[in-house]
Amino acid sequence: MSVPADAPILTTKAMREAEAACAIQGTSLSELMELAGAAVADTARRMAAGAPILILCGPGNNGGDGYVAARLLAERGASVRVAALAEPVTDLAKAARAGWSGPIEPLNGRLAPAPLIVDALFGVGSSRPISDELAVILGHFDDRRILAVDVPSGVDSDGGANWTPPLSADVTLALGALKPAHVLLPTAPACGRVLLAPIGISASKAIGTLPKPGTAKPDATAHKFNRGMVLVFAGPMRGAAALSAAAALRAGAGYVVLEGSERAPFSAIIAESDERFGERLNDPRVGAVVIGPGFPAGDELLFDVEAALDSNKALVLDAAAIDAALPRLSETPRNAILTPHEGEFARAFPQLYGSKIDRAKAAAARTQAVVIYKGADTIIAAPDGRVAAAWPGSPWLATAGTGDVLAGACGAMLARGGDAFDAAVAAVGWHIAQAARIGPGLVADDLVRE
Ligand SMILES: NC(=O)C1=CN([C@@H]2O[C@H](COP(=O)(O)OP(=O)(O)OC[C@H]3O[C@@H](n4cnc5c(N)ncnc54)[C@H](O)[C@@H]3O)[C@@H](O)[C@H]2O)[C@@H](O)CC1
Ligand SMILES: Nc1ncnc2c1ncn2[C@@H]1O[C@H](COP(=O)(O)OP(=O)(O)O)[C@@H](O)[C@H]1O
Ligand SMILES: [K+]
Repeated sequence: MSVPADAPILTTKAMREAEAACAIQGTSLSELMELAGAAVADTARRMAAGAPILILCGPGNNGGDGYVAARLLAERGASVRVAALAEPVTDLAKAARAGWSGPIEPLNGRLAPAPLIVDALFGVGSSRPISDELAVILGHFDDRRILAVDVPSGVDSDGGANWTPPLSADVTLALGALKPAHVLLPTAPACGRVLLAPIGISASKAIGTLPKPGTAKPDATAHKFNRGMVLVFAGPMRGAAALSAAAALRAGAGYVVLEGSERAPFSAIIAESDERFGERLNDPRVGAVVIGPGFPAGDELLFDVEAALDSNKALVLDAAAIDAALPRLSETPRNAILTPHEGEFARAFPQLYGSKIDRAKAAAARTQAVVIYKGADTIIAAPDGRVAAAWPGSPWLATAGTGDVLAGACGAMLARGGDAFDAAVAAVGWHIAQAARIGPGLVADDLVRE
């Protein structure tokens, strides 16, 4: 499973707007469909490697792409058959259907399979889950190689509804831009390897996949303080804050102080009693404060969070510190990153609806902070509407303490100064890259080792 790096993601509404903009600039929808069909044909040819191909066409323009691909494959001498669910209903699909001169088989339980199945039944126009009857028919093909056109049929491409497609794809060819369903659960795993066919649509990158992680090489003139000084507050569970402090240092901070703990994870980290925390918060060299890892809700946490908020420092707020800060967060604009997992998000933002992207955006707008809504399908959202999707991440991160490591990495990236969204994106990218490097057997401590 993979998605292209730094690729745009468009909702259906944004996709329709981009199509309309294309038409105004002189590229007609039928030209777009021709480009889409050609991209499908190319991918199918590579996947089939000479074996027969069966294209399943739906009634809308997703089916239209299928008919165009069939025509182009046949012109190039491929062995290709077409089966249709229903007659085309859009003008574009009707024209594409008219261009296919071969037979059209009915899509029913007696349809013979082929080594490669191209799923061109429904794309971004899916308006409901696939019927049980059709799901049973498609189930006959699930041992074949599957190429899904745009999205696997039967998903809500905006990712709001949790429909699972009956046919999981080996490869999904996203047309023009990725769609939320490619990067959100439960649909992302059913997309397999996602490829992007640009087809000439100019898509805004306000929502996109993670960029390739950059090299964190310090500037030639760097010194420890301008690489970022991070203050990590330890709560009663010292190990969590120790992981955050170690991660901050490993992710590139020049100087890390662990407040309220005697247990420094590295000799290079200053561990000191929390009596000095007021003084540290006044230190202009401190670029970011991390609070929340291993720090359950209570008066002590509230007191420390209040002090951190009063200091106007850039903040990373994790776990219970998110709830503690919530009432005051939008008061003063500040650089802040919140790192809730599913349970923490639901507790802090109970009244939000829509896809995970919609909810992360709403939480960021409400708090005026960058939100890293964690999970296998981590979403990073900024108050100004920017969103980055981290799918597929690394499943080796599904182990205790990795969230504490992420919070520390956020501290390191934030302490360098600059934009909190960019810092969050860099931290999530670093976290995944570390996990990918280690792989099997990973425990959270490994993420911060050499
Ligand atoms: N957006 C673009 O710029 C382009 C879009 N193209 C294709 O057009 C697709 C969108 O086409 P459409 O908007 O026509 O929509 P779709 O082709 O995705 O499907 C809509 C049709 O399927 C029916 N339908 C939806 N869900 C169903 C269900 N569960 N069971 C039975 N019938 C169902 C609807 O009633 C409608 O007739 C894209 O996904 C893409 O493949 C391409 O042709 C190229 C350009
Ligand atoms: N299946 C998965 N694939 C990718 N990343 C995952 C997966 N499961 C968890 N993660 C990541 O691991 C981290 C776990 O954080 P969290 O739930 O706060 O754990 P903890 O509190 O034990 O530190 C998050 O960054 C999350 O996005
Ligand atoms: K499809």
